Amino acid sequence: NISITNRKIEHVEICLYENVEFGSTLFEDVTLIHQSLPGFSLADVSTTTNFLGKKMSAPIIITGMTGGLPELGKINETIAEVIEELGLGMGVGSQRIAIEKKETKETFSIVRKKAPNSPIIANLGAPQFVKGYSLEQVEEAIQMIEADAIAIHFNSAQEVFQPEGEPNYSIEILYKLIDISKSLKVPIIIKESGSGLSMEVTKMFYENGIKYFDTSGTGGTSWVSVEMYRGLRRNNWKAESAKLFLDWGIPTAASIVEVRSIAQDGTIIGSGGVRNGLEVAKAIALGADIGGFALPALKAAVKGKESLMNFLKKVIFELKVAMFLSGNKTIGELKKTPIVIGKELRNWLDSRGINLSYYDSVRKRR
Ligand SMILES: CC(C)CCOP(=O)(O)OP(=O)(O)O
Ligand SMILES: [Mg+2]
Repeated sequence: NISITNRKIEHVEICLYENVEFGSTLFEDVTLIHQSLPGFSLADVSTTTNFLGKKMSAPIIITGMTGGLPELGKINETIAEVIEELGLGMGVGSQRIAIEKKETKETFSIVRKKAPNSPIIANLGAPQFVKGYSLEQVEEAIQMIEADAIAIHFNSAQEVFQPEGEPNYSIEILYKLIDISKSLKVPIIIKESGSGLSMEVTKMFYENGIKYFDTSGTGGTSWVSVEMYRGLRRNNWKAESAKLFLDWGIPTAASIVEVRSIAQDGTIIGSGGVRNGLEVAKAIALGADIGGFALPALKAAVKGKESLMNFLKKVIFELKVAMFLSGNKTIGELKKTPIVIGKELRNWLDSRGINLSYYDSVRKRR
């Protein structure tokens, strides 16, 4: 049998050294409108945002990726130092390993030590909630890093192809999470892992008081591909079938609209293939509150603090440029700015019965 420790290391290795990006975000079908006379200067653009009760310098977080071994804890430490310095936020990878192997806790708790003031998100997987996890484990994960929220990751496509995977996603998960959410002081964030959140799933949680979502749509890391590589290394027969599902899921831009059309007063992290500040601007204009990065931040973080700092400064600059050129001085204005939706994304929304002019009123009411 394959240890959880092995899986943690292989995940990072494969994400760094294999091609794990498949599918499209459909951000190419979202266009902001150029305004030649914005009425202010680039220097006047303000990207400040509030998130989880804390002020951030920009609506950007590094979403949960890793932890559980010393070298993975070092990645978390680097991310924490940089986001604290820049005034951003972050999540940690699944803390299941620290629940099962208490000696690995410090690879997660280092994050709050290095980022005392930043919004930080804990992380556990949905499959564990049909395997005995309850309020106790959720509180343990939150306390480990004094988290401001906990992301429960939904990764059904990945668990199917994971050699040691647990593709058990009974409705019990919904009832348990709703029940747990009523006892928590911090919010639960429903988070996908590369296949995107749909209207149907959003509705299940939003109508029961869970109002935070992290789309993690297609166009970024395909966790089916990550597990395919692990399966190929083991001559696992499922790996062949994984090839059919590499780009399975809801494109990130479509998922942002799907979630916002339901969670009209919710908080949405637009993630899944977000690679630059222009895409952060598009995600926010489209309906998200925050842009979430994972893979590019991992690749920068392993090169050291300076590399990650430079990446994020570039992203913030690009966000400011997109805001300046579209005449949006603040994030609040950006949320209401006019956009043009291209044909593939328009077709997706038409097929899903989302009326564009209705959606525009929803988007602008934020
Ligand atoms: C959430 C996913 C993108 C990465 C972690 O998947 P995983 O099945 O290894 O996570 P667990 O350690 O929680 O089982
Ligand atoms: Mg799992």
